[in-house]
Amino acid sequence: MATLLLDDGTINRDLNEIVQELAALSIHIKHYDPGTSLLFPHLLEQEVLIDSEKQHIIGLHNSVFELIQQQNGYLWCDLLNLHPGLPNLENLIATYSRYHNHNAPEALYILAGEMIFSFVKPDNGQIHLLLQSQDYIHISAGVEHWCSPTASLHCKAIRYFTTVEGWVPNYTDTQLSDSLYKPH
Ligand SMILES: CSCCC(=O)C(=O)O
Ligand SMILES: [Fe+2]
Ligand code: NI
Repeated sequence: MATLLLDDGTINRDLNEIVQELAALSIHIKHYDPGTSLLFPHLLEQEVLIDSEKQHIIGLHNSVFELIQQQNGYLWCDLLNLHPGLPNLENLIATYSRYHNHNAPEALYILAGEMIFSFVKPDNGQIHLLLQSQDYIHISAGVEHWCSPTASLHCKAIRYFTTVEGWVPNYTDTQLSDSLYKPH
């Protein structure tokens, strides 16, 4: 389930309130429990996935999320599998951890593990969103964000793309807030 950390230290776990707060920033989240995780619990717990295992998981979700894909014009998708043993993990984290936006939407559905996204509010405050399994996020084109795995370094997610080249980052100069928790 999604958790939102505001820049005044407030933590919000009310999905409806989080949905509203994010909608104002053109970010859309939803929790989907299609029951698919029951079909491959062994793969969700497995650290390394080979291509055929990724395709198996993607295939199952393509039928479940067909409508979402049509409505959003997703052309293709892949399965991101971040885990502590991933050879280029440090480089990936470095590319995710700078504020950027994209010319097209960024959408993903978390299958297992966690991911933190941060966004900039109109008043320049920053908010931090923890996404967990079965959370779906759609970040509209042009919306500044950065993201990070949590300390578990585990995240399995289906990424949806509306362009052939995928999510090309346009790095912005916004600095990450110096602390994720600022006492009142
Ligand atoms: C690892 S999920 C998304 C990371 C990101 O914002 C990006 O690759 O553009
Ligand atoms: Fe991005
Ligand atoms: Ni299976």
